[in-house]
Amino acid sequence: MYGLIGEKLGHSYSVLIHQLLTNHAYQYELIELSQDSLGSFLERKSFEGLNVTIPYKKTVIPFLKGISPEAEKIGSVNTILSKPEGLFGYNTDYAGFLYMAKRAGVHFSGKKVLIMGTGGTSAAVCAAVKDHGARDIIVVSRSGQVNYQNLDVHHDSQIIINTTPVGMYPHNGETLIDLEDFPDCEGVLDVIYNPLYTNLVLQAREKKLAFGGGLVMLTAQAKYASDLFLNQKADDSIIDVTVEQMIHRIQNIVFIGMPGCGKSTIGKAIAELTGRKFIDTDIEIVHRAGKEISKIFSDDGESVFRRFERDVIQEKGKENSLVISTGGGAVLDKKNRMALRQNGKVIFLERNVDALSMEGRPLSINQAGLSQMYQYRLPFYEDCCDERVINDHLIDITIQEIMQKLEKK
Ligand SMILES: Nc1ncnc2c1ncn2[C@@H]1O[C@H](COP(=O)(O)OP(=O)(O)O)[C@@H](O)[C@H]1O
Ligand SMILES: O=C(O)C1=C[C@@H](OP(=O)(O)O)[C@@H](O)[C@H](O)C1
Ligand SMILES: [Mg+2]
Repeated sequence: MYGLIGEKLGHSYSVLIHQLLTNHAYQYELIELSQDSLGSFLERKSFEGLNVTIPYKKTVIPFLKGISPEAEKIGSVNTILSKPEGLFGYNTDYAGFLYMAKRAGVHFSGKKVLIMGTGGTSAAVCAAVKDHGARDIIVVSRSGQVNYQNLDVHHDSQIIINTTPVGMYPHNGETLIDLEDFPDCEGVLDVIYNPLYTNLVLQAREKKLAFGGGLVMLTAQAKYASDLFLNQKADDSIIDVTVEQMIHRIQNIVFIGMPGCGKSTIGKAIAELTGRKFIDTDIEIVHRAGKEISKIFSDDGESVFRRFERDVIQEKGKENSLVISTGGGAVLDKKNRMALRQNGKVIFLERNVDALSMEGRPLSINQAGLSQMYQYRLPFYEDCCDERVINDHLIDITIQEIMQKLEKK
C-alpha cells in the first residue's frame, strides 16, 4: 500500500493524480494521522511508500533510517520508502517546484527572489532557488525580520513566490501582497492548487507576467514520488498530460455574454453532457431573494440585485466541476471576474444583438439600448474570457461546438 499522510487531507487530489500518473499501478490512500499516532503508524511499517504533507514534513525525520542529500539539505521529507533495512526519506517538492518554474518560463539566475512563507515547502523552494543562481533571496513571514509591514524596501523583487496557505480554499481571494507594489516583477509562482489560480496568479496573468499555479508542482512532485515508489524514471511528459486531465475534471465551465444570448439554455445542456452540476446565478438569486429578478429591480433597485449576484458568484466560483451560467452584467465587477476565473474556463457566448431575447430582463428595453450596452460591455467580456463562441446558428450546433472545444484540451 502507498498513501499520503498528513493531519487534514479532505481536499487532497493526490489519489487521483497518482492513479492518472501511473495508470493505477498501485493502491494509494489518504491517511489522516493525529500528532500522537504518527510515530506508531510509521513504526508499524504497514506500507511500501508514503508521501508526507503538512504538518509532518519535518516531524517524520527522527523515524527514518536515512535521508537523501536533498531532503537533508532542505530539512524536510515529503516521500518515504519502506526498505528491508528501514525507512528512507526523500524530497520531491524540490524537483516539483523546479518543474513548475520551468514550465512557467521563470528563471532565477541573477534575480532578486521574494519568497512568502517559512514552512516546509518554503524550505524546498529556497534551496531550489538558491541552487539555480538567484542573486538575492528574501524570505517574508508575518512576524519575521522581513514582514508584510516593511516589504516596501523589496519593491524591486523580480520573482515572487507564495508558499503560504493564504488564498487557499475556503479563503479564496485573499492575498498578502499587491503586484502593483512590485513594478520590476517578471514572474509569479504560487504553490496553492485549490483554487487553480489564486488572485496573486490571476493578477500576474493580467499583467502578462510569467506565472505558474500549484497544480503543476503538486503533479510534478507526485510524479517524482511515483518514480521512487516504482523504482523507475518515467518520461516527464506524463506530468503535463496529467495536469491537463486534472484541469479538465476540476475546472468550472463558465458562460458569460449579453442578456438573452443563450447562456442559461446552453449552460444547462453542457452541464448534462459533461455530467457537471449546473448553477444559473440568476436562478440562485431568485431563490435567495424569494422573488423574480424584475421584482428585485423594481422593489429594491439594481444595487441590491448586484449584491446578491456578487455573493452567489463569490460562493460558487470557489467550487469545482460546475457549469456556471452568469447574468449578462456579472462581469462588470472585477471581483466577480476574478472569482469566475480562479477555477473556471470562461466562455463568451456571442449572439447577434438583433436576435437577443429581451423578455423578463429589466435592462433590455429596446434594440438601441442593447446596442449601446453591447459597446460598453464588450471589453469586459473580452477581458474575462478564455474562449469565444458564436451562437448565431442552430442552438444544437453551438452546443456541439462547445463540446468539441472542451474535449480538445
Ligand atoms: N441559437 C439559438 N437559436 C434560437 N434560439 C436561441 C438560440 N440561443 C438561445 N436561444 C433562445 O434565446 C432565449 C434566451 O436564452 P437564455 O439561455 O435565457 O439566455 P441568457 O441566459 O444568456 O440570457 C431562450 O429562449 C433560448 O432558447
Ligand atoms: O445583463 C444584465 O445586467 C442582466 C442580465 C440578466 O441575465 P441574463 O444575461 O441571463 O439574461 C439578469 O442577470 C439581470 O436581468 C441583469
Ligand atoms: Mg440567463
